Amino acid sequence: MAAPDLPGFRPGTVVTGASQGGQYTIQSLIGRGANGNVYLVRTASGQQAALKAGPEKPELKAEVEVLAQLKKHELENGDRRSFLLDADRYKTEGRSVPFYVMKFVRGVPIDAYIRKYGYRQIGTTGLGLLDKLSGLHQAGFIFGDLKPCHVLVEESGGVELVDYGGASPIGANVKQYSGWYDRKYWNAGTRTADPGYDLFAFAVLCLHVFDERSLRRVDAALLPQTRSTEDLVQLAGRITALQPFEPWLARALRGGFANSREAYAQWKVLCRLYPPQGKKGASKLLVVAFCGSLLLLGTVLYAALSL
Ligand SMILES: Nc1ncnc2c1ncn2[C@@H]1O[C@H](COP(=O)(O)OP(=O)(O)OP(=O)(O)O)[C@@H](O)[C@H]1O
Repeated sequence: MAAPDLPGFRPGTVVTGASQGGQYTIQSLIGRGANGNVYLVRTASGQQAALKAGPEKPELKAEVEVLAQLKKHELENGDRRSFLLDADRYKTEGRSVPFYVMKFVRGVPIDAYIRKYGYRQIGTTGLGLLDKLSGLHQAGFIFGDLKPCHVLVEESGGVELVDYGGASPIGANVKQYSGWYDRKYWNAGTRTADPGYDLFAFAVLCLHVFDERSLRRVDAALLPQTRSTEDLVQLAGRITALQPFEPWLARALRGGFANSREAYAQWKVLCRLYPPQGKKGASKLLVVAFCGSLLLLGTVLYAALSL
């Protein structure tokens, strides 16, 4: 949904922060979210970053607060690669437009990444995602609206969460959720923000990415009051490609993890049983096959010419 009454920044516009003086040159529009537009920008030091600017709304302010808390937590833990780079206001044409700047994630949604590189990538990308969720939980928030388009995976396999608009403080009500990913939709628990809410959504994300058709079928066969955790657990047991992670998924769906660190550690153990097929390995195989075909073609041509 496009943000209303938002001045569209044109490429070349220099957005200058009124209090901290950060300067960001707009390169292009990446996308429009409910709380603002996201632009690809170049910082004064020449780095690419993503800038989100929106109308004066408490939702955008809340997003910045979550990211600021996360950054504080990361700095306390010695991690200097924060997602949030700046937050300020831009004064233009008599208006003051709030914006924040974050790491630009050159990635694709997790479902597209897994389709491209193969189902075995779920091990490492899942671990990266659990690590991000765990960091957020330790900072006192849950992500809430977890779904594939909010999980971007870079070519290197690095995982980032984007759109913190649904993040809620632990103990509060979950403020933004989406159908299948919502624990309450399946009568599997409340909409009170606790780490288990995100872990449940992570498990559903796996089912969705690996077998959307069966998930749809399970959903269609049930009435709202008869939907249950066990329907999802049974589905997890039927998806062959997810078999190594089935005990983890069943536990997450049943709300059985004490916290996300424990969930991360368990996933890591199962990953060892399910090593990803190297992306490089696959391309090496293609090169060998290509060279082999060239050699064969050369031999056939040589044989034909010598006759
Ligand atoms: N840091 C980032 N790096 C790269 N792309 C990003 C980044 N943040 C957001 N995006 C992309 O910008 C677009 C808009 O994102 P945004 O988070 O504002 O909203 P949304 O998730 O699309 O929608 P809504 O806010 O309505 O749920 C999406 O396509 C998203 O993938």
